[in-house]
Order: sequence, then C-alpha cells, then structure tokens
Amino acid sequence: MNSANNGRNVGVGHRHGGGTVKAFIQKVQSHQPSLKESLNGEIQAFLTDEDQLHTYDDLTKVNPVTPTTVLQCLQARYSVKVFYTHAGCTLVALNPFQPIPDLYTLDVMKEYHSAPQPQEFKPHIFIVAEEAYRNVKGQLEPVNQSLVVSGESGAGKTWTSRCLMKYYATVAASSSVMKSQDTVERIERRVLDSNPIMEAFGNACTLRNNNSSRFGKYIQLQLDRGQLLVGASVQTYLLEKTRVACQPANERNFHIFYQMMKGATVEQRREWKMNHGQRFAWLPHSEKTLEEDCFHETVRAMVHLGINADRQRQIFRVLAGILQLGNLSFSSAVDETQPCNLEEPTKDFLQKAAELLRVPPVELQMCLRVRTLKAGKQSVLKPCSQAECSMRRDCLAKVIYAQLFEWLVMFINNSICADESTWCNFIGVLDVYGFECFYTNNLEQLCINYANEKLQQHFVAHYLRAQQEEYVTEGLQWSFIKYQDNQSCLDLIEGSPISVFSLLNEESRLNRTSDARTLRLRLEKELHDNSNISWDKFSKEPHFTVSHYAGKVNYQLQGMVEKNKDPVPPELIKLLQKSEDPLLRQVFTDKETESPNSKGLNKVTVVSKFKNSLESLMKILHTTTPHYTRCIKPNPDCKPLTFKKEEVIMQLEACGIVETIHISAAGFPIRILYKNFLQRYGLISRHINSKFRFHHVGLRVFPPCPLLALLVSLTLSYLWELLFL
Ligand SMILES: Nc1ncnc2c1ncn2[C@@H]1O[C@H](COP(=O)(O)OP(=O)(O)OP(=O)(O)O)[C@@H](O)[C@H]1O
Repeated sequence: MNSANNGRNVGVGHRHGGGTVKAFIQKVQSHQPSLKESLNGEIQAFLTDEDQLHTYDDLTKVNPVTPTTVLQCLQARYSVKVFYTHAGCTLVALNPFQPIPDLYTLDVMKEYHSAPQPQEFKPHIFIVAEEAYRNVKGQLEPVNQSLVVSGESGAGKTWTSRCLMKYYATVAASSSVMKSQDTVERIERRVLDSNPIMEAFGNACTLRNNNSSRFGKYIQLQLDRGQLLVGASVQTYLLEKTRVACQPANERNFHIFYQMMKGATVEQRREWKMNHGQRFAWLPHSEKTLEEDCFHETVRAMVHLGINADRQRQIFRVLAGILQLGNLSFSSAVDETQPCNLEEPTKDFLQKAAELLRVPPVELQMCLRVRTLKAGKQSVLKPCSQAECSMRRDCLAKVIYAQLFEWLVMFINNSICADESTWCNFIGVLDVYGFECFYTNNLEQLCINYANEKLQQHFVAHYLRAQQEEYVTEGLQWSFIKYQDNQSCLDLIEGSPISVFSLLNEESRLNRTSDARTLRLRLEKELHDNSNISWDKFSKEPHFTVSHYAGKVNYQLQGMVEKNKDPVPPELIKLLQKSEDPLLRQVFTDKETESPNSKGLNKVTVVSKFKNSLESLMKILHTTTPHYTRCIKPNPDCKPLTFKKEEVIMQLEACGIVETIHISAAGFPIRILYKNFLQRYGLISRHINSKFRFHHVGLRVFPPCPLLALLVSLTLSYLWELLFL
C-alpha cells in the first residue's frame, strides 16, 4: 500500500505503560540513529523478561508497542495455550486448531455472564459478547450492537460466530433457565440449527480451510425488552455459486453433496438414482472424510427448523439432479448448423437429471444444445458450440443451486424471525469471507476483497479516525498517530464516476462479447494516475493489480466481464418454470426470462448488486455500537498449536493492530455522550440530579414549548436547592 497517501495525521497524549505514546511515536518517526538505538534498546529490554511476556492480557500494556513486541507477546501466550488477548478496543483471537477443553463450557459462560466486572477476567470472546449484551441492557445509544469478526480464511471467524451465538442462546434464553447443556431449546435451538444447514450448503473444503464459508453472513439476534432472545434474522452475501460446477484444483464442492453421498440410506440412493460406487465429475476428493460430512446433523437441523419430509425429499432430489448434470459431456458438432451431440456414455445421465429435476428430457437436451434468438417477433434457433453447451450446463446447475440456497435462507428466516412487535433491540454478528489472494484471482476475489476493504474502512472511520478527530475537536491534548487509511483503495474500486467497478459495468452493458485486452486498456487509460492500481507490463495475461490494505492482489481480466453480467439463458429459466417439482417451480416463478439482449441490458450486474448489499450492511453497522474481533491464523497448514511468526506478523500488519494499540493506549478507554452519561450517572450528584431531573420534568410537561419547559425546570430546581441543599 502506498503509505504516502494513506498515512493521515491526527492528534495524542496520555498514558502508555511506562512512557508516553507521544514520546514513543516521536522516537519512531524520528530518523535520528540515537533514538532508534534507544528504541531497539527498549525493545530488547522488554523482551529480555521472557517469562513475563505471556502475562500481558492487554497489548496496550506492552511497552514499547512495536510489531516485534506485540508478536512476541502473542507467541508467548499461544505457547502457554492462551488464545485471546485484548488489543485495546479489539480482541485478538488466535486459532488453536484443536478443541480446547473447558474453554467454552456452560460454566464458563455463566462465569462471564454473572461477573460484576467481566473485563477483569481472562480475555475471552465471552467478554466481547457480554459487553455487547450489557450495552443493550444499559440502553445507551446506540443500543443495537454489532460484533464484527474478521480475519483471513481459516482464521476462526465461523467458529467465533458460532461461539457468540451459543453464548446468547444460553445467557439470553427465553425458554428455560440455564440448567444443563441440553436446555437451550425452542427459538434458541432453532437459531443455532440454522448454522449446520447454512454451513452444509454454503461451506466447502478449500486449500486453506476444511470448512470454508463460501458466502458472507450477518445474523441479527433479536432481543425483547427484557433482553431475552426471541428470534433472529440472517442476511447472506454473494454465495460462490461457481463452485457447484467448477472446483479449484484440490478443493471440494459444497459439503452437502458429500454428506448426501456418505449419509444416504439404500432407499435414498435409489430415489436419487445414485448407484453405489458411481462417480460424479463435480464431486472431486470424495474419498476425503471430514467431520463436516455429517448428513444426519443437517437433516436433524432441517427437521427442527420445520423443513418437512416432503420438502427435504424435493431438496435432495434437486441436488442429486445437479450431480447428474455434471456428468454430461458434449461432442463437437459435425458442422455449425448441427447441434452438438451428447457423448454416448453420458446419455443416461441426461435421462436421470431430467427425472430428478422433473423436466422433459427432450426439452432439457434442447435447452442445453440450442439457443433461441429473437429477431423481431420471430424466433430463430441456433445450435450452440461445444463450449457453449458446457457453459449452459454449468449455468443451469449454478442457477438452481443459488436459488435453492436463497430459498433456504428465506425459509430459515421465516422460521427464526420474531414478530416485529416482540423485539426492540438486536446484536448483530458479522462473519464475512476473509481476504483472498490466490495464484489466479477473478471477480469473486475482487468482491471478497472489496468487502474486506469496506469492513476495514468501517474500523478506520469508526475507531482510528473518528476517535482522534473527536479528541482534537474537544480540545484535548493529543498528538498525531499515523494509520493506514484505505479510503483511496475503496475509491479506486467503487468510486464515482470512474472506478474499476464503473468501468467493468460499462463494459458489461455493451452489447458485444467482452474482450479482456480492451478492458485492460480502458482501465489503464482511465486509472493510470491512481497509485493503488498497477500493471505488470511484461505479463501476457491481461490483468490489473490492486494494492489492498492487506496486500497486493493480481486480478485476471479474462472472463471477468461475463462473470459480472452473469447471464442466464432464458430458455433454462423457462424450462425450470415448467418443472413438475413443486420446489423448483416455486423458486423459479416470477424469475425474469427476457433475453439478455433486450431487457437484460438493464440487468443489475454482480458488482452493482454486491455493492448495494454491502452498502445496506454498512448503514446498519453505522447505527450500531461495534465490537471488533480479529481472528488470526497462526500457520497456513492449520496445524494445532503451531505459531509461524511470518504468517502472524503479516496478518497483524494488515489489520493495523499496532496502530489500534497505540490509539487505544493513548486514548480514553470509555467514551460516553455527555447526555447519556448524565442520564446514567446523574443520580450520583444531587446537584446535577436536581437540574437534570427537573429539566426532564419540564420537557415532559411542556414538550412542544422548550422555553416554557426550561422555565419550569429552572424554577423547580431552584426551589429544590433552596429547600434541600
Ligand atoms: N477457538 C477455536 N478452537 C478450536 N478450533 C478452532 C477455533 N477456531 C477455529 N478453529 C478451527 O479452525 C478451523 C477454521 O476455522 P473457521 O472455519 O472458523 O475459519 P474462518 O475464518 O471462518 O474461515 P473462512 O473464511 O474460510 O470461512 C475450524 O474448522 C476449527 O477446526
């Protein structure tokens, strides 16, 4: 990242372990060798006390705060199996990659929940949970809370989100007192049961995580006036549907397919037309057994959520139909006027797919091989090329899976969402896919990394920038702490009028086959003076490189525009609308079937849709009190209790943890609006209390007339002071 444009200056003062932050920052910023030497000396002195390093529960107490000292403390803690550490306003969670006995039990939850000052206990995700819960209880604005869990793939976000949900399902249980582990039931049980279903359909085994979420989610836990959990709602973001038809090398498809293969009864296999030992092209690595391959747990959760046996059968039949589609392959046509044929051994799969999806086999075959072009009022049939046939087959599978997933989320919401009149506040848990940088990256990674930029910006705006600006405005003694502001990178991606997204959308709206080189030239012409984007002049592949806050990523342009258009041939939708399967018919009713060349021109592109959904999310986040948890992956191989310094330091730097610690250490740990402070603590002072109370009385008696209200309040408080003080 270009630190020249991203470092911003804002102001400092106050305490910082033994010395002042101001002094420390001055030392770091200075280029005088003597000061540098003295800093090195301080670091060495701090690190010499090796036995003490693991005792730092809060990294703001580390002195001096440098990447080295922070890293050493975290490593020392990890080696004694301490996985949580405060970093000022943020909780750092190191992934142990093995179950830790007694860390998340009911007793531990109770302990944190009933403690008068949970902050005095050992750092834990339950402290974050409890703090948010008490904020709701305290009704201090903003009352609604958001728990933002971030980190790279495999760092532990989903695990952490599950812990948070279990915590609230236990301590805020409305149906039963916490008696035993099994008493979390009814609505709490249903809320928890949404997890295995969404993970079965939305998670997959990737190179970086055996249970990687391939979608983002924001769960709002709805609380009633007594802060009891009465319901929840889930919002999901950008499911990686391409995985259904194309799995990256050495990765798997979504868990649900493997669960079905492994957990089905003989009868189910017969119904799904899955012969024993049958191989499916879209199920690579099915020999691998994971603890996530638990079909019965998914079915049990479905039952709890009210998905009845008939619906379940429909869902699994459709999924089995998708698998059969994956086995279809086409031979090239004899000449362009003839449609491609299905390869002989795969004809049987077409029949099976059609039966499972309950569509006429002849029509299914027709849709996959022949395109209908509209010329005025006339329709012209045009045979598809071999590549187009495969593309249509994949597209059919993707659109079915994506709609099924959407339907499931809607069903889950209907099952767990409380009536609006019954809840008044919420605690939101945000678990979005972590920053991704692969050998080849395309639109999916661009969207995922854009989402991470947005979250980082929320953190920067809410904490790093806003807090320092507030100190300056309030005239407090404060000198500047530099931090990385990723706003310029966000502007590059989503800004107006010219940005990567706007240019991509423009190209997607043109009624012609996209050309990666043209787009590459366009990007370079329009964005050449933006320091956050660059191009490797010697690369043969058209691409662009973005300097994200978490590192540089190369994005390939080949296929990006098509992915952004995400066209679904209208014939496929029409076919599914005719299906005799009630579920398919239901999810495809009302779906647009216009040709992509007509109405489709105005179709919302993938990036526009994603941007809009993220903006809605950001609006919600801005109205809540945020709590940040940074999950850290201590090694890339997911090995238990293995700490690789280089891996950890990169993640700490990417999320600006050192800057966060500086600002937290130097700033005020508790910040409440004066009005709220008075409301909460006014009782302590008789003097303030009388004025404040009577001011309220005045306002209540004469709400439309502030002057009269003021007069009443002044007179009453004067009389009060005269009589009693
Ligand atoms: N606190 C923990 N205790 C024990 N194991 C953990 C913990 N946190 C994470 N893990 C292990 O690490 C694995 C990866 O964690 P998780 O799936 O939560 O990562 P993630 O950040 O959500 O990744 P992705 O972005 O790919 O979805 C888990 O399957 C689990 O085995």
